[in-house]
Amino acid sequence: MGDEDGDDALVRTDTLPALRSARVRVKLAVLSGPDAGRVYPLTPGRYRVGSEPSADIVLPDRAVSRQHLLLEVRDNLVRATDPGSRNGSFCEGMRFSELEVRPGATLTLGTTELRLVAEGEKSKAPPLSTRTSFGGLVGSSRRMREVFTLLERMTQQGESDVLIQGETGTGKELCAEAIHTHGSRGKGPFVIADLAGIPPQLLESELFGHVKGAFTGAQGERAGAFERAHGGTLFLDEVGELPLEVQPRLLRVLERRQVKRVGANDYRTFDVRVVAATHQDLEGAVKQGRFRGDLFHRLAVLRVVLPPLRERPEDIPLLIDTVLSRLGKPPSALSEVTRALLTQYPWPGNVRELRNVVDRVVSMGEEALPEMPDLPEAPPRARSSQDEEDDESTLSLALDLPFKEAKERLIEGFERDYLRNLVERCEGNVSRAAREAGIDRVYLRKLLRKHGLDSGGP
Ligand SMILES: Nc1ncnc2c1ncn2[C@@H]1O[C@H](COP(=O)(O)OP(=O)(O)OP(=O)(O)O)[C@@H](O)[C@H]1O
Repeated sequence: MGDEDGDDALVRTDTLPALRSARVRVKLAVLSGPDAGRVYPLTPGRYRVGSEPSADIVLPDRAVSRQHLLLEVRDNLVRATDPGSRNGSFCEGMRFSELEVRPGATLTLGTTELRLVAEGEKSKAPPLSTRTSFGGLVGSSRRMREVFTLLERMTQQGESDVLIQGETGTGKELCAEAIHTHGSRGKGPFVIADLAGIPPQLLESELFGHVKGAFTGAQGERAGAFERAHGGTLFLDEVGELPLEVQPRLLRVLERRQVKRVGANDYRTFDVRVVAATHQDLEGAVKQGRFRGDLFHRLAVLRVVLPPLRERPEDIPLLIDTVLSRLGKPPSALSEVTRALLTQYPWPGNVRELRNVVDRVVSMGEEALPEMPDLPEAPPRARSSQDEEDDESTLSLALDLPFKEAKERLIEGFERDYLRNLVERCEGNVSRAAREAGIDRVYLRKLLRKHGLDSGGP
């Protein structure tokens, strides 16, 4: 829900005059954002936080919704509720819709960081994790270190269920494994249920189990994924694919922490941490009625959002080295030129795609790199000021390299830009393009193939 259409979602609640005069126990300190440095004393009552001028705590931050958060203060305990802000609310990097916040916690709304400070305590930002890996996840960017800070907390404190969101190939499964192995259940089972891969008619029996004869083909009794994960973690992958009709049953199971096998009458208790993942916009699915809101909130008690690789290109060198070492190759297996090229792609398939490309370059040799058929190429487009910035970065990158590599790099870049423009101008007609460029058609085809621009046209 955006703030434009969510005006009714947050109703102003009158403050409680008797309690307002109570002794101040907590303060809300603005750590970063346009209003950094401000401190709000919080006496018991309810506070509307947002960018609209009539909010109780006004945050003049363009990324903050007009009615972004509701804080309900009782002594030094604060309940924070996000009524559906556009950009979401985060606590220690974890997205939440409702949360009990204790002094010391940091909330992030848009670009503003707020810290709940107990009386007498000085406000300071929590330290960002210094790790460059967590379980199998690797990354040194600020975004990934925020994820690691969050995972450290999730695995050291509490056992709440977790929802992991992120595009395909961003490491959701690795993240679920890391939550399992680093938490107190690490010695228990880690069971994966890929909800997209189970035929709909078998979903309930896969998840909840069945008794003998429950349906045709049920020749024996079988425990479902929840029971098999007892004492450990159940990873519900692609939870957004769960059919609507099965969703109420999953919700009941999650709330009761008990499961009834298909065809059985008795309930079995299980002790499982549920970690669900999806690449879908589940909030959007809830709005469209494809996913139940109550189930979404139940799954998303804690939330991790894995950033796509294009938003953290500084992680690419470390990821390349990680992939190389997993392949048993030294960092020198890829030249600086190849690395420079790899950091410039947008990686729609994220780390999985990067892994596949590095794997292919290692086995086929670097000469093969530009000819890789599925290297992501930006579609031809009009030149913009961004292109000029890109040119500048290409140049400064090339100037740092040894002469031969720098020359090779610049020629590659020139060829790619020239060919993209040519193909666009000639609407993909290779004969015409060869004429216009004044080069041989066979040679042009070879060049187009080399840059992945060959569409197989005339
Ligand atoms: N941060 C990372 N560090 C190291 N390897 C990673 C990272 N993220 C992903 N990978 C690697 O990328 C591949 C895909 O990761 P994973 O299967 O966990 O992604 P996913 O988000 O679950 O993908 P999908 O949504 O398509 O199932 C794996 O080989 C994994 O090891």
